This record gives sequence, structure tokens and C-alpha cells, in this order.
Amino acid sequence: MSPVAVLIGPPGAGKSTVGELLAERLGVPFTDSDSIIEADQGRAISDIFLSDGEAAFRVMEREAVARALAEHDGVLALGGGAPMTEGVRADLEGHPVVFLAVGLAAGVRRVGLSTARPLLAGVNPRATFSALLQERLPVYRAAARHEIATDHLEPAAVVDAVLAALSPEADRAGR
Ligand SMILES: Nc1ncnc2c1ncn2[C@@H]1O[C@H](COP(=O)(O)OP(=O)(O)OP(=O)(O)O)[C@@H](O)[C@H]1O
Ligand SMILES: O=C(O)C1=C[C@@H](O)[C@@H](O)[C@H](O)C1
Ligand SMILES: [Mg+2]
Repeated sequence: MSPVAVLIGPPGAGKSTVGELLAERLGVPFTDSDSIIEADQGRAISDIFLSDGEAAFRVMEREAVARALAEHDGVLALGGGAPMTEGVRADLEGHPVVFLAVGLAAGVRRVGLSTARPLLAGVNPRATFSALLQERLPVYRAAARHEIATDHLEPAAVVDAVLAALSPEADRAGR
């Protein structure tokens, strides 16, 4: 048992939105590492950041991702920062990882000023988002088999692009 697709990318890339649509199209379940952690902990990610700190969250995240990679048979979306943990990157090897990319303008527009994203809740979310993209871009690229630029695509079109990217692999795997 392992996911048919693993979506990674920065906040606002559309991992949750596209992931749900993709799972619907494929007729498989969808799950999100953030939701797994929230269900395990019985509290919101923003509360975990506030009470326990980011480092503790990253430990929970690595454990949740490892479990989902081993047990989840559908589409799996990872938290935006998950691939920044070395252990997560090691666990991702061999999985059909797709990087949903988004540029600064579209990313900031999509994320808005939501306080649900603790890392972007500071005084200058645009600058924070820009720094985050710069730091993470090479890491996302190295961890993924495919990259899809989502800035000018509606979610349904991103799903089409993910399916097109993954279909040769699915053919080889006899799916
Ligand atoms: N391709 C797209 N075009 C336009 N809007 C989009 C697209 N993908 C997602 N959105 C919108 O952007 C917002 C963020 O999307 P979503 O929550 O799916 O991102 P995410 O990658 O899961 O972010 P996070 O890492 O914070 O969980 C939502 O309001 C969603 O409707
Ligand atoms: O980009 C990040 O580091 C994060 C993204 C969200 O999905 C959550 O996992 C959390 O808010 C951290
Ligand atoms: Mg999400």
C-alpha cells in the first residue's frame, strides 16, 4: 500500500484543493499530513506551533508522513514545509512525488492573510513568502519527479497536468 500521488509545494500551491480533485477523479481517498496531525493531536496546526513550537511540529509531521506513505493508498498532500525535513525527503524516495509550483504574486494572492498559516502570520507576509520560496524551491525540485507550474492554471487543469505527468508511470506499474 502506498500513495498513487504525493503532492508537495509551498502554501497556496493548491496541494489540498488539487489533491481532493485528483483523488475524486481517480476514485481514491485523499489525505493531507496537516489533517492527520490535527486529528492525532485534537488541535489546530496553529495551536501546535504556538504551544509546542515548530521543531516539535516537524517531529510530529515526519511521523505522520511516514505513516501515510506506508498506509495511505490514495492521493497524499504534504504540509508545505514537510520536504524541508531530511528524514521526510529520505522517506519520499521511490514515491510518485509531484511538485506544485506557484510564483510569489499568485502564491500571496491565494494565501491571503489567513492566520491559519503560522509561518506567514508575521508583519510582512510577502517578504516571508518570498524568502520561503527561494529557500525551498531547490528542495522541492530535488524531492519531486514532476513539477507543474500552477500560476495560470485552474485547479481542474492542474489535475489534468498531474495525471498527464503520472500516466506513463501508472502504465509501467500496470495500473
Ligand atoms: N490552481 C489554482 N488556481 C487558483 N486558485 C487556486 C489554485 N489552487 C488553489 N487555489 C486557491 O488557493 C488557496 C490555497 O489553496 P490550498 O489550500 O489548496 O493550498 P495548499 O497548497 O494546500 O496550502 P497549505 O500548504 O497552506 O495547506 C485556496 O483558496 C484555493 O481555492
Ligand atoms: O509551509 C509550512 O512550513 C507549513 C505549511 C502548512 O501546510 C502547515 O504544515 C504548517 O503551517 C507549516
Ligand atoms: Mg493544504
